[in-house]
Amino acid sequence: MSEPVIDLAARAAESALFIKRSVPAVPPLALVLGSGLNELAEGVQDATVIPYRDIPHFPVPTVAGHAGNLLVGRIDSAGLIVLQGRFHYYEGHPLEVVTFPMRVLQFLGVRTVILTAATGGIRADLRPGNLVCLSDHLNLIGDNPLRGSNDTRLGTRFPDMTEVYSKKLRAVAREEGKRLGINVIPGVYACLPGPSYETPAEIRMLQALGADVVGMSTVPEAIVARHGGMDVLAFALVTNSAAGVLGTPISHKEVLDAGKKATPLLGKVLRRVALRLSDPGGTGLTAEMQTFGGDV
Ligand SMILES: O=P(O)(O)O[C@H]1O[C@H](CO)[C@@H](O)[C@H]1O
Ligand code: HPA
Repeated sequence: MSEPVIDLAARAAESALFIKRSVPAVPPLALVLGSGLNELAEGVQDATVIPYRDIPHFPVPTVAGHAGNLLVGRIDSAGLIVLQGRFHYYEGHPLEVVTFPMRVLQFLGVRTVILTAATGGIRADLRPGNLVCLSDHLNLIGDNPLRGSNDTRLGTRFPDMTEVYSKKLRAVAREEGKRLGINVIPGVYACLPGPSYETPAEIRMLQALGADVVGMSTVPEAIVARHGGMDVLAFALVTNSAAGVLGTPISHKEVLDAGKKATPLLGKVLRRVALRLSDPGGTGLTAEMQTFGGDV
């Protein structure tokens, strides 16, 4: 007998219920770890680790550098959910599956999602190890995770995308980076379907379109998170110079190694941002940041 077909909202609700029953409490903040950034999860204290394969309806990652665990724990006083590994369009999943974890977070009552990703640096001044905070994106996948009939329980038919990446949260990230002596650089992320890396001509095209970094993830998740009413902050770690910028070949090993190397730096910023977000009224900006908020 074939499985009954259940809708996306029902599936996400079932996944969320399983997670809720596995942990003492569900924090309102979630972090998604990109390629090579798995080890950031090691900084999570008192973690309950739930393998994705145990969560009803959850997909399982197929890409090296994406462990496939959901953790619920804390960084000092900040409770958070960590998604150790994500799903990509190039793995063959429809975007509804790629973004399913965002729907589960929505049903868990998460308010803020922090996305992280490994990226190629397009802008000439960007170097491996630089930390970019997304100010905007270009969805060049040629698909949209909200395609198909709209379920109003999940969000509106035509969600606004004028501020996908919360200006206020970006300012917090910049401010905490500054306190730590880490330059958190604003930039535009171009999302391509992959899995082949770009050609130099494609990178020149992306540069002309206004992109600063390039990758194969993040954007579908950000669109769905906004559709679901969550605030989004996204960090793109520059793991390599984009194709043709230096003329050197790109490999996933280089991406993973650069991610691993930058884990302590990103960890410091994430810790500070998580503490600010968990502090009631903690996203409030200092006078210095209020005057500076516009360019982040
Ligand atoms: O975006 P994340 O998952 O960090 O991974 C990036 O790194 C992989 C390519 O090396 C691609 O999956 C690209 O999107
Ligand atoms: O250069 C890149 N291009 C696309 N995706 C990436 N992910 C890490 N580096 C890259």
